[in-house]
Amino acid sequence: MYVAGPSSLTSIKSCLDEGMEPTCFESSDDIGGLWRFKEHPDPGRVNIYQSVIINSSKEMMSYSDFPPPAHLPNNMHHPQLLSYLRLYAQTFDLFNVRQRPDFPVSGQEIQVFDAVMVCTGHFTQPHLPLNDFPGIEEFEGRYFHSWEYLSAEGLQGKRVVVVGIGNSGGGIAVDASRVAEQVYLSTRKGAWVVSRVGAGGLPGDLVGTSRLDRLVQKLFPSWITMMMEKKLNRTFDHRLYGLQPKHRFFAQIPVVNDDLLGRIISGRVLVKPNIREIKGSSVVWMLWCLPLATTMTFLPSGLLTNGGHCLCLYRHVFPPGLARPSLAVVGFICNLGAINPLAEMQARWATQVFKGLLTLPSQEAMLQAVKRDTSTLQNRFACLERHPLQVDHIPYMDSMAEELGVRPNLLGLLLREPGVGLRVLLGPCTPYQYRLRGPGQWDGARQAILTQWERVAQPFRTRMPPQPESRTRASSSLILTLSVTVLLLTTFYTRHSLSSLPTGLLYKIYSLPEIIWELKPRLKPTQQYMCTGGSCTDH
Ligand SMILES: Cc1cc2nc3c(=O)[nH]c(=O)nc-3n(C[C@H](O)[C@H](O)[C@H](O)COP(=O)(O)OP(=O)(O)OC[C@H]3O[C@@H](n4cnc5c(N)ncnc54)[C@H](O)[C@@H]3O)c2cc1C
Repeated sequence: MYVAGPSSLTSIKSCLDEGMEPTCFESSDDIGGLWRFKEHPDPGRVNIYQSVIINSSKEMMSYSDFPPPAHLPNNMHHPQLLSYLRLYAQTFDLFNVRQRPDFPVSGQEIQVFDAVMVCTGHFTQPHLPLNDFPGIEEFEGRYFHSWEYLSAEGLQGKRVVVVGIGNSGGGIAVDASRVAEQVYLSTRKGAWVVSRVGAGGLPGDLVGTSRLDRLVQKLFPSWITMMMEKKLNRTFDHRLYGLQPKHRFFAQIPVVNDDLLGRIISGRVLVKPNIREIKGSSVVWMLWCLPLATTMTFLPSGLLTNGGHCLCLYRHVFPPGLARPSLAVVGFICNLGAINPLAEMQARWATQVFKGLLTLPSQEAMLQAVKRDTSTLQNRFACLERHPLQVDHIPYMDSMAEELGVRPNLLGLLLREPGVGLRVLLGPCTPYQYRLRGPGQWDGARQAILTQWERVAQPFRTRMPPQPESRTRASSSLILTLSVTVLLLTTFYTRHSLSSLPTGLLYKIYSLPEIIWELKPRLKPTQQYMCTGGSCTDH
């Protein structure tokens, strides 16, 4: 039976698409990987906690030929994400249960394969740097790593220290603070905190993440960073809240959390600096929310470089040192957005390499490329040793897509199908863009792009809001045309002239696509909702 995590599922599908015969080895007893919450975690396996909600929105996290069902919320609770993964596996028949004809004799014996894809997830080992906390050996309270945290059960009335303010640290601090007497959130470096909810109440990762946004960011990196930080500090002053980090906004994955500020302003969570020393048990529980280390003990140790931080993988997939490209690593990657589309792109690329349809460069060229990428990333991202797998979403996807022949042809689209082309340029860079052409082209891709905002709106349609008495309806197409023109002009402005414009005005110009979405006709009213005898139905 094929059972697997999100990266394995898409790898299995890519193999099937290419006519290969995949066999999946999974150490647990069901699909979902990290997203299958376990009351009793498998020993030695990472688990999530009960209240985890995904940071990425469903449209950004979906597989490129499988848009999420419209009714699912935009930022799903983990069981809903698991249901999406199950649906994907069922739809593409990835659950195909088949025994090899020679099963009784082959059993657990050595089997030979033409190629191997490693999709074991990169959150594999807890990192507990106890030596950094003098006095820990005398600590009388309980301490453990966040991967053992399931829920706030047992924390009632306790004083809890959460060490580290990554996404897990922020989430667990909020979760624990609902029952604990007091939660202290200890952070050495601080963090930028962003909401899942963006402009106009839309999912934050769908707004301001288009190809055009990316182009503007590339042309004016410091200006965009400054604007972003100003915007965040207008929502809440990171310095006032004790969260101000040293690093700039795009240098590290931000903390995505909608509740942390509320817990801090109410005093339920107190932000504290790094712990210097632990004396006695003045604190009752300590939870280490530090990055998990990546291990692949079953692979040759030569794959690991830089003291175990950075994997020496060409394009984060192929080890350069092998005689034949028959081993690919999928899903060992992270970015400011969702991982699934990256893993899917890696799997599509790797299977083409396995089949010999794409050729890798020489070993020396691959090693040079790994070196170059590592040094680019070192300049680009802070704390690379903590997040050695970090990449820029659109450039990474585009570079793989280019080789695969599936990168969207923007100019052609704008000329032939401006409706789709404008969405690809100005809209969120959703995964369907990589199914418009080339190998693995999917006929539903256009429709998926045209209807993506419909799927975003659908889960909000739970109540018919009263219509305002009179409303000026701006013409969306006129605004769209105007904003494209202004944005293109802005983009080609020189750095000098831009800096001479007032920041507020620049921000307004730059935010035009967001404003368009806000001016879009309001969500359609819901139908009547009837509740009789304990059950509710749409009418
Ligand atoms: C708290 C938290 C929140 C997150 N939120 C997001 C988010 O919002 N968006 C996002 O994109 N990502 C998020 N992530 C990252 C998340 O890891 C990925 O989305 C996704 O789970 C990666 O899938 P995967 O298949 O690569 O790894 P996993 O989901 O970890 O699956 C790996 C699978 O491999 C199996 N396995 C491991 N070792 C072996 C072995 N030796 N033999 C056989 N089987 C093995 C495991 O049992 C598991 O089923 C989050 C992570 C955490 C911890």
